[in-house]
Amino acid sequence: MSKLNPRAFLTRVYVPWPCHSSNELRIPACHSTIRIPSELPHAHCPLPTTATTTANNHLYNRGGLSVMTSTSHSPELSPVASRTSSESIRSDSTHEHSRSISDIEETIEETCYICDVIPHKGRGLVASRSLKRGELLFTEPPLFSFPLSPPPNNSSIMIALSQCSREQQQQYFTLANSFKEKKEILPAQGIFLSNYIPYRDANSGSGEDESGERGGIFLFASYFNSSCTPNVSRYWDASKRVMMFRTLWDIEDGEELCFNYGDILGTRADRIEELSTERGFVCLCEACNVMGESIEETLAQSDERRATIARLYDEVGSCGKEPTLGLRKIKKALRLLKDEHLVHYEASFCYDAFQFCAMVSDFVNAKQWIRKAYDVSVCTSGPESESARMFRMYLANPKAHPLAGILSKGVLSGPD
Ligand SMILES: C[S@@+](CC[C@H](N)C(=O)[O-])C[C@H]1O[C@@H](n2cnc3c(N)ncnc32)[C@H](O)[C@@H]1O
Repeated sequence: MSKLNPRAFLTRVYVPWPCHSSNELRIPACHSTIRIPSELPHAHCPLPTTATTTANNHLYNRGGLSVMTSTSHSPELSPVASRTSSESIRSDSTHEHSRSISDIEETIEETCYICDVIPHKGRGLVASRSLKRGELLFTEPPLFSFPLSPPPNNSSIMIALSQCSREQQQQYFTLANSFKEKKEILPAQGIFLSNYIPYRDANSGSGEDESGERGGIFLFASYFNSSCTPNVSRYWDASKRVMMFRTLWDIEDGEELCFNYGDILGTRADRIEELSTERGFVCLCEACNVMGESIEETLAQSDERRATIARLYDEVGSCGKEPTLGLRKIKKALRLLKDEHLVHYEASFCYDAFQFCAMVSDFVNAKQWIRKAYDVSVCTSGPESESARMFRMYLANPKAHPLAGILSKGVLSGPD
């Protein structure tokens, strides 16, 4: 039997990562964040390290093209003329094999389109047909990306833009800028701050950028608005160097598609504060801008549920020696997630439940939990994501988990 201390080793996997892709594990018991040891790449890494199949590259833009071809107000940036000077200037930007919006359109099937008028939010992406849970909407490489701490300044962004095609430059300058009123934030930077999508790129962590945390500009995905009850997940495929966007549940034709820009487990006030400070707008998603009767009561109940899920998430991490208690907390958290219509964290909690069952050698229930974790992670991150591959491995052999059999034998329970 292994001598591992369960309190210290209960591992957590965020699926999908609420704000970022990550190859990090938190160990709540000691409130620390560690890099995954290289010896355990399969056991604990939620990011893919090998090629991921992205068979369906669905994307369709029904209404947005006029936007793209409108007169550009971009500063004059000649991609060819400026190349020599920009090459001599050190830039932290990373250019990928990015495509323009029209390039993407050519490779897609119809899943969504840019709608010019979304109430309270400007333009946005909308489903162009009914979509199944876990369906791949599209994949997109970044136009360019920068480390986020510190965020890039205007001139770094202009240098990165100078290496893009004129069409891409024009498209960049038609993206939203929520910082227009702030005179100290120049247009290129305001647009970056309004549209970047954060991700963690294990391959780029070097020098100043050790965390590998970057913000990328994805021209088409810049039309996703934010929701604190997101129906889309995003997943950085590090091997293909593309962001993948998937539906989190069945979606009807015409429904808006949103992911979350910020933390979804904060209270409404916290969420509004975060987006207003970091993204320059007041969130008016359906979770923050509740309509109808008993608004105050509805908002208070939602705040309470989200705060409880966050608290339970931490507490479960400290239940390594009390699997029965840990499982009770997990079931409560899963009920609250369902009430809040949140998919984030579901696979993480199911994986925790799997670990508790495996610890007491209850492999029947362990299998049920890991099957559920696998099912959710396929939906959020795809079948070839690192988390899905790890869960698949434990589904085939739950005894392979390092915590298996670490506690006295017992019988817990499976998912409700
Ligand atoms: C990445 S862009 C999304 C596309 C944008 N709506 C447009 O018209 O191009 C981000 C901007 O959309 C708006 N937005 C996104 N989510 C929002 C939300 N939940 N509530 C209000 N405005 C939102 C804000 O103006 C924000 O700066």
